[in-house]
Parts: sequence; structure tokens; C-alpha cells
Amino acid sequence: MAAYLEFDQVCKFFPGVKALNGVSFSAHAGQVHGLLGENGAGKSTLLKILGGQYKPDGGRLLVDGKERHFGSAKDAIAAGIAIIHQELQYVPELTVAENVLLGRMPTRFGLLDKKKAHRIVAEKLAAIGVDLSPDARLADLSIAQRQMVEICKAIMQDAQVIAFDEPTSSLSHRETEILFRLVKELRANGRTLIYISHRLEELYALCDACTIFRDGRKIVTHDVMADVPRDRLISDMVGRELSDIYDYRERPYGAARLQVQGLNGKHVKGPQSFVVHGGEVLGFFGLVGAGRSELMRLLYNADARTGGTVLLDGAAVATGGPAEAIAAGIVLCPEDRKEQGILATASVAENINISVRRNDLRGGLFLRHKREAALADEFIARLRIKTPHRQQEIRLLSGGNQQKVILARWLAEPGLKVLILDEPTRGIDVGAKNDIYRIIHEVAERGCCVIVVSSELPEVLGISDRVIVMREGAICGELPRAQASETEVLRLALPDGLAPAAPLPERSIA
Ligand SMILES: Nc1ncnc2c1ncn2[C@@H]1O[C@H](COP(=O)(O)OP(=O)(O)OP(=O)(O)O)[C@@H](O)[C@H]1O
Repeated sequence: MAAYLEFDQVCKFFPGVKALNGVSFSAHAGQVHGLLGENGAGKSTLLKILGGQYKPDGGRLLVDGKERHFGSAKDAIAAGIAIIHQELQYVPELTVAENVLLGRMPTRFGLLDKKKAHRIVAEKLAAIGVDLSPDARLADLSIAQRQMVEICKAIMQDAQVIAFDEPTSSLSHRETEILFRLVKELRANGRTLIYISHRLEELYALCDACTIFRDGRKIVTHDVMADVPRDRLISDMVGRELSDIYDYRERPYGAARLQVQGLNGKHVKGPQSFVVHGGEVLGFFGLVGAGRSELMRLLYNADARTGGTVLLDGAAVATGGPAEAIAAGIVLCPEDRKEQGILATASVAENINISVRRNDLRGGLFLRHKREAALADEFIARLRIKTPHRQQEIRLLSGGNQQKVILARWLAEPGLKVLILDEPTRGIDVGAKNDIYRIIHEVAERGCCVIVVSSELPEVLGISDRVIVMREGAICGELPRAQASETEVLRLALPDGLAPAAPLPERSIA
């Protein structure tokens, strides 16, 4: 089969970073080609070259056998290439129809023909089985719906190559199913599809072939992904063997340190109570919308509570705001930490040190800088944050590495007693997950309470000493590690009638 898309010795350099270093591989029409690699391996950079956002510093890009040089995103679109980026590009004030036909709106007597636009887009949406009104404003749609608009736009532009950069990271299970159906249909129609994800399960479910990147280099292309064992993919990505990614260590834990008693608020259903012991990792599982993040926000004083008490080591934690929770030693690393926590133009070191700086003013400016530099370097090494140096602006790091920096900020919080992590490994590669799990266990071993909220069931089961399950805004059950099987947890988490009847086969990681 002739290659439709070919990268030949492609290079892209940034100051101090070889983002792509002589990468060659081909993708075929009617193929879903997965791109795998650790955070910062160069996957998004490759898509930006394909989409005309970056010019390569060397090498060639061939589309349907012809060498192409894109000066802008417009050139790439004209050559039949569409990129569905992590951060979707759309105009929020415009309607679905106007976004899909952006720059190509039909006209009548020199005026925009909105009726015709509506009809064309309605037909296309119906043809691809997406239930959306062409008149809806993009600003009023969910992320999944906006993504569908982008895909519809790509199809309307007759794109032959459609590349997806981590498309499922914010989608629910059902939305993911719709996306998968669309991708499979596009494959059946002979499109060339490029698919980036850190979730091995979905890569296996969707991709025919895959290429693995590490440190800006191509490691290998597998023409038949299904034939490649998971361990092999992981070791090729991370460059080392990872036998137990969760790094779970049996440890005795102490008395109940954190007592949450009858906590109540707008987004939970009735008073909620639970305890966490010193040295314990407590997993919180539930479907999206089960109320886990909301309960954690109440505990952290981020949302107003209508009732209940939080006791830490027997003393009531002051209400008011997160400052009171932090002063007591409780920190919450939020789910949407990129939106909430990032100081885009500040350096990696500054982003790590924000809260430490607030607390630690000893010894004058020089010593403070020295301490902060040492702390930043420690976390860059411990979490393997890929950055040329600690002074790099955080916005120049890859998505996953930005996540790691924000996580480091919370892990570095002095006086930490209760660490709450909401979806700590979303968008993070498998090697870095292992680093984060190791640190979670280290924090617990120091006698802290750790609460991990996650939608990844294998992750919750892999790292937790105990699992609490939430459903429809309330805690609905609790399982010690020994009894926390996938079947039992899902039985509690899923609505009645949907719970698995027979035990599920044990799933693997990532
Ligand atoms: N504009 C830029 N300036 C400087 N460095 C950059 C720039 N864009 C990317 N990089 C660097 O290039 C490398 C590759 O980044 P890229 O975003 O392609 O990684 P990735 O494989 O997509 O990672 P992730 O899985 O975290 O999204 C990283 O070290 C990143 O910090």
C-alpha cells in the first residue's frame, strides 16, 4: 500500500530543545495511525508541522506522494489536512453552521446565505450521526460537542488527513464512543487518521498501526499494533522496564487523622462522612458527575458548605476559604489545574515555588532564591519534568509537563498533612504516572493522609489502601483494598441494572 502521508527526516529545534530529531514514518489511507510517547516526546510538535503552524528545521513532508511546504495553517487546510487540537480552535460567539463553514459561508446576491448554511450543515451533521442544531452558539456547547463541530468542519473541508491530539481527555464514556464511531467511519471512507493519546486501552481499540517517540526521536513503527504486547509499548515509550507501575507497598497505617463529619453543600446529596488514617491512600471512584470533586471542594473550603465539620488530628479546621485549609495542612490539587493554577509567562521554578514562597521568607532574598532553585531542581528530577532549565517559561513546556509542574507545586507545600489529588494523572504519560504514584506512596509513608480522586478505575485500584465509591452526589459504599475488585467497585458506581452481573476480567494499567 502506498503511503498517503510521509515524514522524512523531519527536525524541529527550539532553544535548548530538540523537539523532533530526524523523524521518519508513513501513514496510509484507510488507517488509524497512533502516536505514542512520553510527555515532551515531540508528538504535538509533529502535528503542528503537519498543520502548518510550525515550519520544520529540516526534512520533508509528503502528502499523496508530493512534497509540501506549508507557510501557514491555511496552506495545510488547502492541502486536505485537518488537525483537531487539544485546545480547540473555534469562535465562541458564532453558531455551529458559521463555525463549520468559517471563511466559506455561502452567499446570495453578495450577502451571507444563512439559510443555505443551516441546511448544508444540518445535512452533514445528520449524515455523520451527530445530534446538534446548526444554530446553537459554540459558547453554549460542551467540549465534546465543540469537538464534533471541528470534525464536521474537517469533513466539510474534504480533509483527507485528520489528526487528533488527545481528543478523549475531557470526554465522558458515551462521548468517547461517539468519537470512536466517527473515527472508524472516516477510516472506512479511506481517510488517513493520526491519533495521539496516552490511554493505551483506546489506542489498542482504535489504531491499526502506531509509531513510538522518545526524546524527539522515532523509536519504532509497528504496522500491526494489535500484535504488540502492552509491556513492549510501554518500555519503548519510557526506555525502561516498568513491571509494577502502581508501586504499591503494603504499609500499616495509623489512627484516623482526618474526620469528615456530615459535610453538606450545594452539589452533594445530603451530609457526607468519612475518615482518612495517617499514612493511608484513600481512592475516590465514581462516574463523571458523581460528586467527588464537589465533595473535595467542600472539604477544602473552596465552595461554601451548608453543614458539617472537618476535624484534623482532633481539631476543627477553620472554615472561610482555602487559605484556612492550607494553613491547617490540607491541600487540593484541582482537576482543571492547567486552567486554575498556571502562571503561563512565569518560569517553571516560579510556578513550583508559589506557595512555598508564601510560607517561607527566612534568610533574605539570596538564600530564598537558592532554596527555591534547589526545590525546583529536586522536583524537575523527581517528576522527570522535561525542560531545558528551571527558568524556562512554563507555557513552552509540553502539555503533560505543565501538568507535572503544577502537581509539584502542591507536593512541595510545607506542613502538608492531607494531600487531595483530583485526577492527578490526566494527560500524563505512563512513565510519569509511575513517578507520581511513587511520590503519593512516599507522602503517605510520612504519615500524611492522601486522597486520590480518579475516573481511571485501574489507577484507583492500583494505588489505594481503601476505596470509597460515590454515585449521584453521595457516598454509596466503601471497600478495603482486598475486596476492591473492578466488579465490586462498578457494582456500586453504576446505576442499578447497569452493574456487571459476572466478574469482569482484570484489566491492566494505563
Ligand atoms: N514553542 C516552543 N518553544 C520551546 N520549546 C517548545 C515549544 N514547543 C514545544 N517545545 C518543547 O518541545 C518538546 C516536545 O514538545 P511536544 O509538545 O511536541 O511534546 P508531546 O509529545 O506532545 O508531549 P505531551 O504528551 O505532554 O503533550 C518539549 O520539550 C517542549 O517543551
